[in-house]
Amino acid sequence: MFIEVYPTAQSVKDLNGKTAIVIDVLRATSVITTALHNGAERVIPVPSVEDAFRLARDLKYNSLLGGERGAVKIPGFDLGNSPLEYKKELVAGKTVILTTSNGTKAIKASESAEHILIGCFLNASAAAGKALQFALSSETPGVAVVCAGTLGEFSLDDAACAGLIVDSLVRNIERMNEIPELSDLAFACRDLYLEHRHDLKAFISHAAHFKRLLGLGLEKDIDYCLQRDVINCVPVYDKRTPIIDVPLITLFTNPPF
Ligand SMILES: O=C(O)[C@H](CS(=O)(=O)O)OP(=O)(O)O
Repeated sequence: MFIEVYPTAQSVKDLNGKTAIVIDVLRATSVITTALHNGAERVIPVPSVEDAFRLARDLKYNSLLGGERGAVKIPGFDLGNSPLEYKKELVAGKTVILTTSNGTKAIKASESAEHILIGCFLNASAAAGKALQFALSSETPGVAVVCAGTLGEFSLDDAACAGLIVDSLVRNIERMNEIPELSDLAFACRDLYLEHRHDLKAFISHAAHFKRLLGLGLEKDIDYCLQRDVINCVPVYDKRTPIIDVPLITLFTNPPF
């Protein structure tokens, strides 16, 4: 089983037939995972603010607009890009239309994969387990871990999370007496994570994205997003929804453990 890591949304190649896990720890995939865990019906990632407003107008669902530009809530939107805002009482039963600077672009960039899962520290092991199930039943049994990065640049937070997910994949594959094959970057991310797993926040504090969020007074968001394996559910991006003509993310309801 071949496991590879892409460092940014912009670096993603043809993922044809593979299973992808898209990561944007700070903060889009942490938001998506939290919103669905807290009962949102679906999350629809869209590229632009205009698309978000148009969709909210056209949809028959009870929807909320969420997202950011420059890490700040968009004027006229209901919610920003803080996972802490996506509380049960606000999101349960709702459709969240989400547009962010990096995460929603990384999801779009991964559309050539057969299966697209949403991962972050919060659900890392569940995402790895589910990805392996999908990959094993696919004709092309590879897993591509797609880091969103930050504004086209490599980001330490995503790389560390990719490392945790790669480590979880490797352990699962070895348990099946199979030999995992890692790309150079998958190997490096795993090594990076294992080296820094006991001081994750100190390590990630070197990331430009961490510093920007800290400067905006968002340390609580960072602390929340760095929690490991506290959510046992896996959002799945569905390109072929029969309900509306836009791809959407729902919860995979059969977690692997
Ligand atoms: O809100 C965030 O954390 C970022 C915005 S930015 O990169 O700091 O401008 O968006 P995301 O798409 O969640 O990485």
